[in-house]
Amino acid sequence: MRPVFTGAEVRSAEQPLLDAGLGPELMRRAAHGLAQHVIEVLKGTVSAGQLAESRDRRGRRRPHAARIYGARVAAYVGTGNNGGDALYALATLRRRGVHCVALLTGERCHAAGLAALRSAGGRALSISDPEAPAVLERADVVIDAMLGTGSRVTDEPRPIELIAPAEHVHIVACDLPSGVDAATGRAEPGALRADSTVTFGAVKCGLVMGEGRQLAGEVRVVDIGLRPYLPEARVQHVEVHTAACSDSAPPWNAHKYSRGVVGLIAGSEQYPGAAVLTARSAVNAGIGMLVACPPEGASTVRQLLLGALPEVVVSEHADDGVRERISAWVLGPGVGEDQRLRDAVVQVLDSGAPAVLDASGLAYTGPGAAAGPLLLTPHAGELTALLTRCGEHVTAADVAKDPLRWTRRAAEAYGAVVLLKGPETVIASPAGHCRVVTGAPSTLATAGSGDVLAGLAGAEMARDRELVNGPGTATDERVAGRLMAAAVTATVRHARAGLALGAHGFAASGLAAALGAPSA
Ligand SMILES: NC(=O)C1=CN([C@@H]2O[C@H](COP(=O)(O)OP(=O)(O)OC[C@H]3O[C@@H](n4cnc5c(N)ncnc54)[C@H](O)[C@@H]3O)[C@@H](O)[C@H]2O)[C@@H](O)CC1
Ligand SMILES: Nc1ncnc2c1ncn2[C@@H]1O[C@H](COP(=O)(O)OP(=O)(O)O)[C@@H](O)[C@H]1O
Repeated sequence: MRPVFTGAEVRSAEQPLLDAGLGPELMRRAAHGLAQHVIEVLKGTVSAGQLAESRDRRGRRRPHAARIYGARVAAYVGTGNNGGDALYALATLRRRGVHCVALLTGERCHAAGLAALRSAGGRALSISDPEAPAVLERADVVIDAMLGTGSRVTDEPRPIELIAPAEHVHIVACDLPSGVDAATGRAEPGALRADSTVTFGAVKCGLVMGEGRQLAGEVRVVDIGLRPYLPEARVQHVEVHTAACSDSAPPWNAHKYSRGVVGLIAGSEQYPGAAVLTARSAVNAGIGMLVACPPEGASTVRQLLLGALPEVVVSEHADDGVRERISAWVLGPGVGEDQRLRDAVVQVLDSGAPAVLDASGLAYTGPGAAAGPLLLTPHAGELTALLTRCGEHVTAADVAKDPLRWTRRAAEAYGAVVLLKGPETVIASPAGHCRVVTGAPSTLATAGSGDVLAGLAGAEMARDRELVNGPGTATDERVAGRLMAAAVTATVRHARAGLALGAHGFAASGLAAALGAPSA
């Protein structure tokens, strides 16, 4: 997990250093890191401009230094400190023999930075100078330093009107791509897509969320000495490809009840398939037993389940002894509006047993403290319904603009950990601690894939003995931490199973089946 911060948190961390007169020193460190990164890009670039020719005319390989000396770097330089960072970086690059041109996007710019660039032999032009397009055309690397962490993206668009460099040019964003909101990842129209972003002090939320993540490319953090001044991170970033996911075998003395028993209330006459998807996923996730609890006489769901998964135990009566074995519940996928299912879901929720509440079942809970450890797993549409019930009138589009804010709000209102599904998965506790999981494939966006996630999450919760045996709700930080860990693991396993199935796409039943494969 990697801590991420809002732009405001990073600016507050900088404040004591600025007050102590260390502003120029911070800028020097940032500029040094930026220049170093550009040098690495120039050394490694094979496709850009003159760098494509990495051998001399006699066919001898050019030493790396030759690729830096004579290379061309341009920068869009805005009026603030972000532009100042780039001006100092250009000055450093100029001293290494790089042709450097600053393209000034405003009426003014960081005066000392400009003086440093000029005294190193670099040039500055207005972005509207007739020569600017040719400068961009010839550049090997372009630095985007028009706007930094100060940008707040609102519903009133303020387009970024920059001349785009040629296709082959490597774009390096300075701190974050111009026009990206550092807190939410929303971007102004016209924001440039960077190949890499050199960010200063800490990773900003806007680099791992929404359009910001798409525009940032590879993110490199430069340490400028802010760590002692940063608050405790409230948001942790988890990348699916690199996440640590323990895959240990059950202990030697395991038995089916000690490995976790998942109780399931899912599927209805309207949506019977949801029960099978959720059950298959939980069973394949590696639990001791799955106990499905359809209402008495719900023959379609019962037959479909047993036909697909003979290992499932069906319990039709609340007083069946086997229900006492249930460690965690998955409630809601495909329950639709069946009154008996609704009653059954509400009964489990009121009992305070650990539970995942998903899909149609989300309609059966209201704001207020949950009775036990509860994980809610809405998509954006379902989250808006949850929020409406606690007096927040937002649309799915509003949620997409600031998913951290709205997921936190729901977690606080329902006293539960909330997992918001979508291109990034945002998981929040009632106290406002968050995990953002990125790197899931968009092939997961297929009907029933959420049911598979719910089954996985229930399995992870059922396996966690502390969660199952310990008292408390998500308003207790310890319980919230365990729920969030189960939610993260389920999300990562879900995404990895999707990745293993390839880019073409798959059915949710294939995804649930893949969880049982040796590699999953
Ligand atoms: N095989 C099955 O039997 C399946 C049954 N399912 C059941 O079908 C019910 C209906 O599911 P739906 O999700 O289609 O509809 P919903 O009625 O749950 O969706 C509510 C609203 O949210 C919007 N919405 C859906 N996904 C969104 C997203 N990712 N971002 C923003 N808005 C979004 C929809 O357009 C709709 O306006 C679920 O409650 C579930 O119980 C689904 O889980 C899919 C598989
Ligand atoms: N664009 C996307 N990129 C990555 N994952 C996605 C994307 N869209 C949806 N997902 C994931 O796919 C799953 C869809 O779940 P859900 O919306 O509940 O669908 P359903 O109700 O049909 O099962 C979630 O795990 C969600 O995070």
